[in-house]
Amino acid sequence: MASKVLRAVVLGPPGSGKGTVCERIARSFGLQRLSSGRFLRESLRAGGEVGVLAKQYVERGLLVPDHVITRIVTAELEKRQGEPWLLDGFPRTLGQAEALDRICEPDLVISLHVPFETLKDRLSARWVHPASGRVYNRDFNPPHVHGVDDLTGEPLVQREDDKPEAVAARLRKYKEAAKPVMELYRSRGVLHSFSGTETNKIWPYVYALLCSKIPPVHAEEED
Ligand SMILES: Nc1ncnc2c1ncn2[C@@H]1O[C@H](COP(=O)(O)OP(=O)(O)OP(=O)(O)O)[C@@H](O)[C@H]1O
Ligand SMILES: Nc1nc2c(ncn2[C@@H]2O[C@H](COP(=O)(O)OP(=O)(O)O)[C@@H](O)[C@H]2O)c(=O)[nH]1
Repeated sequence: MASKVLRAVVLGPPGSGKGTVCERIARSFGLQRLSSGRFLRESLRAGGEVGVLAKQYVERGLLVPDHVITRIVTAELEKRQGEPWLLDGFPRTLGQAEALDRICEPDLVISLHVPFETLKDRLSARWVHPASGRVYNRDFNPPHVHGVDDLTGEPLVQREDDKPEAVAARLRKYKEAAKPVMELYRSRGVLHSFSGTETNKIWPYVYALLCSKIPPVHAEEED
């Protein structure tokens, strides 16, 4: 079995299930999930210089410039030197991947591939709790009470950039930025790609891959 201090990255277009898969990996393998979106939301709340810089992009559903997001994420990774982690939402560009390499080269990269029509359907059914980033789906994992966050009871919203007219442009931008990132990891032999229309069908394969690297802390979960 390979190194027990596993540093893994999950890549995939918006709506491909990165957050959902990362949650399951974190639960099953006890890895800490580090979400760039979550770090960003925390910076925004803290209101410091970086948070102010990032705010205008996040509010418009645009990618935050590399130097800003890289500062946020690398500061968090530096606090976790020598610990295992699972990165969700970072790197999204080659510049970000190179910045990550300067801290630590990932041992394992999981790339999710989901057909465009499926992504469009999922995103148009996605509802989020803006303060926490908790994600629901009208069909796949609906909240207990329609339109309301399970934990806080606060209202859920649909993001402007999840609406069908915005999704095509977002996916184009994703592909363009992600291509060299995938090429980098493929050339290093750490890239593992998974294709499908349902997270529940992809999950057993992701689980098996992780089991070949580290022991699970919980038995396989179906959902
Ligand atoms: N690596 C990154 N590079 C640039 N901007 C980022 C990055 N990660 C997050 N962001 C910004 O934070 C916002 C929220 O990110 P998060 O990953 O939580 O969700 P997301 O946008 O829903 O992910 P996806 O688009 O894959 O569904 C993004 O829309 C973007 O503005
Ligand atoms: N219908 C359906 N929805 C899913 C599936 N997997 C994830 N979702 C939902 O699709 C949306 C996007 O998933 P998410 O994990 O946020 O993807 P991310 O944008 O890549 O992080 C969310 O609303 C999820 O609840 C699936 O297999 N089927």
